Amino acid sequence: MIELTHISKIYNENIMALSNINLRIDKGEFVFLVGPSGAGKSTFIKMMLKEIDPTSGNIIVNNVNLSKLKRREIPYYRRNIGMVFQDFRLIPEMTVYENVSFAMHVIEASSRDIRRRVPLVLSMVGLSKKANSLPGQLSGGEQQRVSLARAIVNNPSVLIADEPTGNLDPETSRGIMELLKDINNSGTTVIMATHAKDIVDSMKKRVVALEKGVLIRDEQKGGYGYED
Ligand SMILES: Nc1ncnc2c1ncn2[C@@H]1O[C@H](COP(=O)(O)OP(=O)(O)OP(=O)(O)O)[C@@H](O)[C@H]1O
Repeated sequence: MIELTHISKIYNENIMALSNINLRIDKGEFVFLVGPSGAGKSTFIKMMLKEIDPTSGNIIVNNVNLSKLKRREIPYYRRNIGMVFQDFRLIPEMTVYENVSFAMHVIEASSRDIRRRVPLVLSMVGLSKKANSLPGQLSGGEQQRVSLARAIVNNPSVLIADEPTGNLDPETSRGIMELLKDINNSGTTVIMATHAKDIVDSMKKRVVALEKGVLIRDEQKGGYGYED
């Protein structure tokens, strides 16, 4: 469970990026985070990863109070959160298999677990045949599927996707959304920041809308609510 209480973030120059946000996301939910550019979505995501701290308020993720987390505990906390970005952020010199297995090496998983888990996750995202390809040899949609495989290989309880379809055409985007749905159906909480109106409107999931740092809408089975 994720709980934000009275979260505000003021950057230098008195920019109020988030203003008194109260939000609870239960385990296994699928939540779209929407809002115009500058609304505070990236600030929200950075806070969830504890890349930045709120100016005030509390964030609790799976019983961990982020403000009480010690610096040396942050890497362990982050293992719980898979991250997917608009620009994939794969390591270009590593094959698909290596990009995914690297995430397991980092957390010091055993070679045996890695050999068992990586092929499984690659088959989940439909990329078994591309295991030995380099990212540069893949389409955008395939690269995003590698990035999804990497994000879930360590079984995080939360997956945060920041504009995961931003660089993809509509049909490829639908494939990525199907995968996100599968991941969510297996019990992972999914939070997806997006400007993709069609996707939000068709999925009928919870929609949390921010505007100028204020949470202005929180709807179950919501719609995008903006024109573009
Ligand atoms: N490091 C920073 N220092 C000062 N102001 C910042 C910083 N980061 C973000 N801001 C400001 O905080 C506000 C919220 O920005 P944020 O990046 O969270 O919005 P966003 O909803 O993610 O936008 P986008 O959809 O364009 O990614 C904006 O006014 C932005 O200019």
